[in-house]
Amino acid sequence: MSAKPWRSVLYVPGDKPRAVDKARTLGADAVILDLEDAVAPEHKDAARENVRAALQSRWPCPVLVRVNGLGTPWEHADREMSLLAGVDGLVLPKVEDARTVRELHLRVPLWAMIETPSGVLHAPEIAAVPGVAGLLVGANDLARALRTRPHPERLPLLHALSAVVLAARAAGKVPLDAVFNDVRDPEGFARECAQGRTLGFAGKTVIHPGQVEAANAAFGVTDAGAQEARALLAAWEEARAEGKSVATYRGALVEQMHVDEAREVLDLWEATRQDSTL
Ligand SMILES: CC(C)(COP(=O)(O)OP(=O)(O)OC[C@H]1O[C@@H](n2cnc3c(N)ncnc32)[C@H](O)[C@@H]1OP(=O)(O)O)[C@@H](O)C(=O)NCCC(=O)NCCSC(=O)C[C@H](O)C(=O)O
Ligand SMILES: [Mg+2]
Repeated sequence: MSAKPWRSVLYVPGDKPRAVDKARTLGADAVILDLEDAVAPEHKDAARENVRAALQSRWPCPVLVRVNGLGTPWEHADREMSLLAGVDGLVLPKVEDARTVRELHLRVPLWAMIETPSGVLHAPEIAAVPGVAGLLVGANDLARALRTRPHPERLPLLHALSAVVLAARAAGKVPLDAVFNDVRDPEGFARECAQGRTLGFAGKTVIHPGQVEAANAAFGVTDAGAQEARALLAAWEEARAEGKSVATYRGALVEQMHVDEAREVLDLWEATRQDSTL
């Protein structure tokens, strides 16, 4: 089995056809064509037509569309266009509760953005709705709503970040970390990716071509990591063949959950092998 990777998920403004074209070539695990906050109101209709055209052609990765939020003048047209054009999933911004998501009855996977205090508090019910594929943190909106101040280690948002991971993982859905705004700060970006991975996110939403490779590396598996996983599995199989219930590998206890984790690591490695030498 090969796991679907979500290491890097690239937002592309729907009203920038050049950037949309470039997005096909950047090695992101998925792309979000954005009709919401990256597009000014006067460009919404043109952006929707660009996105419609972009969805007609083949992509090397899943393509999602972030539609405008419920209650906006563009919401309905965005959704209809995306569904008719064959989108792989919809990203719904500012999801506040499970009821609104349930009532959409979509026929494609829905990715819910958690970026309001209410969204964080209702994240477990939102994640549990059938058809919801994952949760994405919108840290800019959330920071604004919470009146937090910027902090290099995202201290004021840690509770919300972990709440999103917890909700998504409890429901078997994919948690995606927030964007990092400063596209000229690769060190800061790498630090935030490492933090996101440590917190349990499956990948990071990114906003610039220069962030894709670092996100793929941070949330991916190196050849050395795959080799470690194989060695742990071998130690486990040897112990089991000797009738033991647990094993040790490099002096540390190995139980079933470590075996499951090692298999997951190998699945991700397998799914992303072309760039696993990073
Ligand atoms: C952040 C940017 C505005 C920076 O733009 P710019 O200074 O023009 O970038 P570069 O000159 O370095 O661009 C170099 C080339 O790369 C292409 N490019 C840039 N960004 C993208 C992209 N996202 N996808 C694909 N290609 C991209 C440029 O076209 C240049 O190509 P070329 O001309 O061929 O050399 C800009 O990066 C940008 O607009 N990024 C996306 C912003 C966005 O989508 N925002 C909305 C999502 S994030 C959000 O809403 C947050 C969330 O909701 C929350 O609440 O937190
Ligand atoms: Mg937002």
